[in-house]
Amino acid sequence: MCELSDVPFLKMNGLGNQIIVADLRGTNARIAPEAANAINARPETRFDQIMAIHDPRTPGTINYVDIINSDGSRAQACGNGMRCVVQALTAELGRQRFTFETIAGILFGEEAEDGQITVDMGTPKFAWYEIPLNEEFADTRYVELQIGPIDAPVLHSPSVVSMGNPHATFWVKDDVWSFALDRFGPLLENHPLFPERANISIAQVARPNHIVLRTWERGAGLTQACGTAACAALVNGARTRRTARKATVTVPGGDLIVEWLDNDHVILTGPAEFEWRGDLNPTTGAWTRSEAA
Ligand SMILES: N[C@@H](CCC[C@H](N)C(=O)O)C(=O)O
Repeated sequence: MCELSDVPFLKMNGLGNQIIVADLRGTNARIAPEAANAINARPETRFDQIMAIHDPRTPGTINYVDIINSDGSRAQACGNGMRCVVQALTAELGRQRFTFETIAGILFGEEAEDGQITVDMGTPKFAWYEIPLNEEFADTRYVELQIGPIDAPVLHSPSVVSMGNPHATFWVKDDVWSFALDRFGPLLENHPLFPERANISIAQVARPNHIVLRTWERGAGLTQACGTAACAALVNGARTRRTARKATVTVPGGDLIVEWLDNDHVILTGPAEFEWRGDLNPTTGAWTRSEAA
């Protein structure tokens, strides 16, 4: 049975966003939530997302990519993880441009000669029911949501957007590190306003072309980098007239470049890094380390 065979995986990272790329091509296996939890319980394989590469489902795409958070839930999009997948396939296949499919749809990725990887993350969605929110808002540039004392909120009025997955960007003037995101993150992620939970970011606009960002990821917690959150911050920044349509987004793990093109597509550029290789059982989460990648 395919489900019981071990499959190769690569431990990688995208600016410190901990990614496992699992090769499920040629099998009918799927990463079970319990397997994801078992893999994540071991310090050596602690991850933010597993990017499971499957055989293609749609002509014209190279692979279907299933995205699994460390709590076992599925995500529609993962910018840093897609860069890792592009790098893994470039190394394996010797080509640099790929068209993928995820639950959210078709997307493109490309590795440049300098090793930087660009992913077209598709188009942002702003309607309240597309994000989705549990309450109707005509304008999602600022929604009523706050944390802290009612008359002196610590964080309030986020801009919300779907980048395939739900994001809330809280704008702050102070240093993003002065906020207890580890405390507020879980409360906001699970706030009743978000029926599918949400990724929660704190953003400081240093200059119109420079955003400083920290993110509490849905299903993964505090991360060193979140690509879709960087895209959400740029798009929300541009539509609230805080930023230009292209900016460097500095996250704890380093710098990402995000551009919102006139054709409405959002382009994310940054690095990806191999760490080591192993084999894992997608049903049980048991794994062994093989050679360094
Ligand atoms: N690390 C990601 C986002 C992964 C998915 C997210 N946690 C969700 O559940 O929506 C990125 O780089 O975009």
